Amino acid sequence: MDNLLYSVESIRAIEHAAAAALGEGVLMQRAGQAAARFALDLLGEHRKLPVLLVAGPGNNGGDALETAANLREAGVEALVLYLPGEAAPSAETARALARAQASGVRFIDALPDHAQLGLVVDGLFGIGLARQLQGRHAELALRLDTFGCPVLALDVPSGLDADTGAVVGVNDDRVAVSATHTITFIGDKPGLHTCDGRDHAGIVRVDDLGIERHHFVAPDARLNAVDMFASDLALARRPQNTHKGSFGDVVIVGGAHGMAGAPVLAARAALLAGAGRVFVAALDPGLAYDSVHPELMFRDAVSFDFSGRTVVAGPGMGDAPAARRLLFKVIDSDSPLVLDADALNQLAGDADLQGKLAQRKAPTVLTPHPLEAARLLGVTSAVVQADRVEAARELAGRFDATIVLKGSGTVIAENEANGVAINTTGNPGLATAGTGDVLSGVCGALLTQGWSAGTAALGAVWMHGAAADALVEQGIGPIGLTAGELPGAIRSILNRLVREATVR
Ligand SMILES: NC(=O)C1=CN([C@@H]2O[C@H](COP(=O)(O)OP(=O)(O)OC[C@H]3O[C@@H](n4cnc5c(N)ncnc54)[C@H](O)[C@@H]3O)[C@@H](O)[C@H]2O)[C@@H](O)CC1
Ligand SMILES: [K+]
Repeated sequence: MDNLLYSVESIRAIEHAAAAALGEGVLMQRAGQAAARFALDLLGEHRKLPVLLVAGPGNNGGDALETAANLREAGVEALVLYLPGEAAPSAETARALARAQASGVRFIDALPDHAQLGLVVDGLFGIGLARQLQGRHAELALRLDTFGCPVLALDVPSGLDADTGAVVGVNDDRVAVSATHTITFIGDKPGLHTCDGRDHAGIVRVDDLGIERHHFVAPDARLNAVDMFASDLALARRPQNTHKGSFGDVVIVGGAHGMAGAPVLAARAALLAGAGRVFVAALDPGLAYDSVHPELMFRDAVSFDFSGRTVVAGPGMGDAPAARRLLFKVIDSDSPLVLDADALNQLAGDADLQGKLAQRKAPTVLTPHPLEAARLLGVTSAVVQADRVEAARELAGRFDATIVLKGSGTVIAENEANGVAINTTGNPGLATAGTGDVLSGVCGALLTQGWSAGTAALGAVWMHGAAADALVEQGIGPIGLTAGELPGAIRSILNRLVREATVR
């Protein structure tokens, strides 16, 4: 599988094992070769334009020096801005420096003004980043993307935490390189795909530096991919001899007075994602009919019988005592359950509800955005965003549930062996009202069709993002994409994936 993610600690362990077998310096040489190959691809027809490489004090700088020498030997003009540290460089970086000097690379003292460049290569810092970028490093990091050409980051965009995807630092002037492309070495890293990672890393290419598999340790997380829910897709093929009762019921619990839109969006999404029957159990008895989808059935929430049905609680639910009583009832039931929005806020402030939730045996998925996750953990959303993977893991453990921590690079965490996945689909078009309601509805629909909590979360998140990507392809967004446009696109994607799925 090529979707494995490794923490810095794991990468160091693999490097250590491989370096012992291969000898010092071999991995850096291979990194320099792989980066130069990628650089030449990115240059394309512009090989006559100079490439600017910024090399920092550590081995990430050594990679840049190796890359520069390789580019020079391939006939490309290489300008190197080398910023050694106070300590002597490692032996392999010293060798890379000597090689670059011998190869005819041009060393410069400052960024060129108004230069026309073919490519900029960021080799300031990699996984050894220890603190916030400051002074000259910060200045450089901010200027690397101002030359009107692609920016290739080596291993990790400098300033970004490879584990968390947060730009390192505590104050508002935290800085990291914004790359168009990143070539990352040995294995892929969680921080390139979540939080600030997607904005700073651009397109990620992984090069394993030819390290043999037996040197690898177990991955720390995975990128969400169709493979991860393919077994349920294959089972979702519909036999001829079926009826609406074969595909389960979803009931959306919410819709307090003045908040009709949220449950309706969730219900439409559940319907189009294949639930056999969809109910809206509304707190506001005035909610009676959806003219776009008259298939939806509206019921009074208080008298509704939830047994044998999958429940999605929270959209437009409000915080009235009646909502709390309903929440207690559904958490205490045997129904597969998705908790979203107001249900999560109620849960955050209520130890009894939390206790009941942790005791549930039926499949349970919580879909918080960072602020909801923060309330559940009793921290600020800045703390959640500083380590999204850890926050999702912590919630999964605390509530013994599957967690979907929304945001750029949605994190899906399970409290079992399957661990953590980071989603790769989706775009800023999803940052608009109602998209969370749609996600919870899709998740409910997959649960009621027999998917496990983990695969329902992985599948719903992947398809939800892929639907937004497909809509953007068609010119519908990211600006102005509406949540109501997602369910139709999700339906197309689900049907395509089911058609393509092979029974294993
Ligand atoms: N780990 C591996 O397996 C391999 C690593 N390679 C490269 O080596 C990199 C790791 O090398 P290093 O461990 O030397 O780490 P880095 O090159 O990322 O940087 C560490 C150096 O920067 C200094 N430093 C850290 N943060 C700073 C800051 N904010 N301001 C100023 N100075 C700061 C440290 O004191 C240290 O001197 C990887 O990212 C990769 O690019 C490759 O050569 C191939 C193999
Ligand atoms: K870098």
